[in-house]
Amino acid sequence: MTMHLDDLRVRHLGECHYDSPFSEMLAAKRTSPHYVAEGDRVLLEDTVSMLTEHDLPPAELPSFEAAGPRRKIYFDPARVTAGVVTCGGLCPGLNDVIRGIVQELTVHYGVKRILGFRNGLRGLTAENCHDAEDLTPDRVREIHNSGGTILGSSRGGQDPDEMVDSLVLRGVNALFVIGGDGGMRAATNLAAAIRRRGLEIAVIGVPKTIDNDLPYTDQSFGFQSAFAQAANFIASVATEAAASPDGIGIVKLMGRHSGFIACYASLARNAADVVLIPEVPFALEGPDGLLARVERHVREKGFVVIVVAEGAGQDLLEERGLLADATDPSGNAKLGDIGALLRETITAHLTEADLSPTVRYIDPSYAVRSVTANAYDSVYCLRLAHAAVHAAMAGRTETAVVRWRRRFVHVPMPLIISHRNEVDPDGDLWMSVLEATGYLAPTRGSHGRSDVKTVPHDYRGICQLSHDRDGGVGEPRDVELPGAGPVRSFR
Ligand SMILES: Nc1ncnc2c1ncn2[C@@H]1O[C@H](COP(=O)(O)OP(=O)(O)OP(=O)(O)O)[C@@H](O)[C@H]1O
Ligand SMILES: O=P(O)(O)OC[C@H]1O[C@](O)(CO)[C@@H](O)[C@@H]1O
Ligand SMILES: [Mg+2]
Repeated sequence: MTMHLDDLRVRHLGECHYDSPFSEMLAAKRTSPHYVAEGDRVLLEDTVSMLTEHDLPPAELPSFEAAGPRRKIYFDPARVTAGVVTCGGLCPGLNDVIRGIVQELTVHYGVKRILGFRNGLRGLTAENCHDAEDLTPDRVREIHNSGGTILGSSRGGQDPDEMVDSLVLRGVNALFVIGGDGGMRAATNLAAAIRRRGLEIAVIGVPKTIDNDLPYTDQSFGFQSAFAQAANFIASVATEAAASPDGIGIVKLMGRHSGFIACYASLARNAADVVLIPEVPFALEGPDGLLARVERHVREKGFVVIVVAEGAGQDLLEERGLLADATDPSGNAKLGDIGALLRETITAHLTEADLSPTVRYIDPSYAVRSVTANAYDSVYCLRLAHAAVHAAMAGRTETAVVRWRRRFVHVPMPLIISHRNEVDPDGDLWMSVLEATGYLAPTRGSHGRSDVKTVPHDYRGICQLSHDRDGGVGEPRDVELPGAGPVRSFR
């Protein structure tokens, strides 16, 4: 779908008449590779061909409003009561965002009252809105040193008008919603209800999810911390599998219907032989099926490491009547256990082939998302928090603050929930995964390039360090790459 400049404009509550505490500092600021001046915009696309296709003058190209402090603001800080809420699954960095919002509002804008609504948007119902806690710099000083969210989170739907009534009752005129696609959907509905009622309440979204399944952002915060943690589990399983006769290492990773955690965690540790993601269907049976590939691997190398995203292979589960038609309280489909299906079918297949599989299976599940933010995400969360506060104080609403092509920008909330961000089977990330594993994810000819020569893991070689049984690095040996000259590889 071609985006136009008007599709990317965010809503303003009105003119900004109050002097910003930043106006003096901003006076001399100009756009540079490291700063986008007020009024300038950040291009949606970043290649010559994509920009040329629009055949438009630069000022009319689709672009985002830059985030950041303004010279003039919409709200009188002395009359702002802010609200903060965290929704959906836990994610590293939630407390960092809360802390950043409270500090920025208090220290730089002098806002005196910030309410933390408890347990997700449930905290905004008439029944619960009085349970909100006062958020102060003292209260949040250390919270970034622990995972989760001090406010609690939840799933399940709430009535937008009831939540708006709560905001009015509590006097909130700037609400920060930290959530995933569900939370952004709720924030969009909230902003629409506020607009219908002609109220001056800014609703700013800080997109959050370990799944990285939100579009129009480089990455959702918490994703890097989550996949870094997931990579540790891949390393453990790889060590176990390599040390076991006919070792089968399987790690099932979160990510719902997107395979980003599986891809990045696999690339980070570079120990996976096969990566299975929801976006690339695969077959179990047949000469090109997963079972045949696993058997070949075990026979050639002695073990195999498989990383499977929890949303992969749901079609296989459905075919076997193993997929319950169930949803969680927010309406998210309940996933079938692809890890269990792999464990069972691989064990049966290898036993049938007169091998003696030793299965090492880890499903780290919540251990991947309950960690504290790593240094990267801590910084990212703090800067998103600053951008969120600047946006609200400047009277933006129905707006998400994101990093886009390394710049912080404002995205209209309806865009953030317009579709799911998925791994593109024809994109460079999946290509990197195929290159790193040396195998194509066994496909049914839908995605992936089954005609491309698959380079068996052991021979993908050039300076490839592969751990042999005792976990050491074996002697270098020359190996013949099919269709290429001898290259040095390590066994
Ligand atoms: N379709 C929807 N319409 C309106 N509100 C929704 C919708 N889906 C979810 N919400 C609201 O957003 C909250 C969080 O949604 P959900 O449980 O799907 O998690 P999320 O925000 O997507 O985060 P994550 O994906 O990281 O778990 C829900 O508790 C509910 O209040
Ligand atoms: O928190 P719940 O309801 O167990 O849901 C788990 C889901 O939440 C997420 O962690 C975030 O959406 C998904 O990766 C995972 O499938
Ligand atoms: Mg979600």
